[in-house]
Amino acid sequence: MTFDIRNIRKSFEGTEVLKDVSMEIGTGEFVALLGPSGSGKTTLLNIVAGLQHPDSGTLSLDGEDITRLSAGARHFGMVFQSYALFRHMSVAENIGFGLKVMPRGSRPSRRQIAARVEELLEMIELPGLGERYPAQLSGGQRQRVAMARALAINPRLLLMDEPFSALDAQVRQSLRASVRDLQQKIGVAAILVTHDRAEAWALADRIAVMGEGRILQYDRPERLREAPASEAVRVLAADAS
Ligand SMILES: Nc1ncnc2c1ncn2[C@@H]1O[C@H](COP(=O)(O)OP(=O)(O)OP(=O)(O)O)[C@@H](O)[C@H]1O
Repeated sequence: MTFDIRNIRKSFEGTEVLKDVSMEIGTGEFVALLGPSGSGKTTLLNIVAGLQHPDSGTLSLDGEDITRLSAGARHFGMVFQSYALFRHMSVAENIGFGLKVMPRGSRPSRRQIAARVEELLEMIELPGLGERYPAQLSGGQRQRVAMARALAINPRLLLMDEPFSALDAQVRQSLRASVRDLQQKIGVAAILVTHDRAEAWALADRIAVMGEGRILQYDRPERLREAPASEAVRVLAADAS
């Protein structure tokens, strides 16, 4: 799998917030978009998700141009704050949701959905909690369920926007480890938006350091430290551990 982001530009009301952004993501790769508030991370992720449209540039997955595909047709998994769990659905219904709404031709049977939900509950280490409702879970458990919901459809790409930011430090640490673990087990490539450099360093195979709508450097964490391309990256990498 190769996901290619090519020459993406996006303006809001005459202000360019993405200025010719290009990067590529390989099979099973975990990539972090790291940068200060307003640097364009969320806009880029929304464009990748199909929730916003670029003014110019292309997105392609294994050579297929997906720039104009709808969000649903992209078949990506999303863990965004704005996609909270459905409160009126049980944990199991939440996890199975993406499978249940598939078009009839590709939709798995009820039994298959139930089996997949059970498998994911095991993976997120919440077996037996399928009948609970989101309100009966801790914040960390809810995020695990959100992750399972995103992964249930076997997404072609997993997109996460600050998925840990509302959690306390200890829960965040343990969730980080399990997200990385799950992502590797499933083998799906992932893009994580974060402004937390420790998080980017702990999780990512490669980090795209963003500043003012551009990618300042896109490299392995150790390379960012050893060979920063600019003073801004050097300062950022020196502080991260
Ligand atoms: N719908 C919009 N209309 C107008 N301006 C917008 C819109 N969405 C984003 N912007 C502007 O685009 C710039 C980039 O925003 P974006 O949310 O992508 O940054 P970010 O790096 O994700 O920041 P944060 O970490 O605070 O979420 C900001 O200056 C923001 O004010």
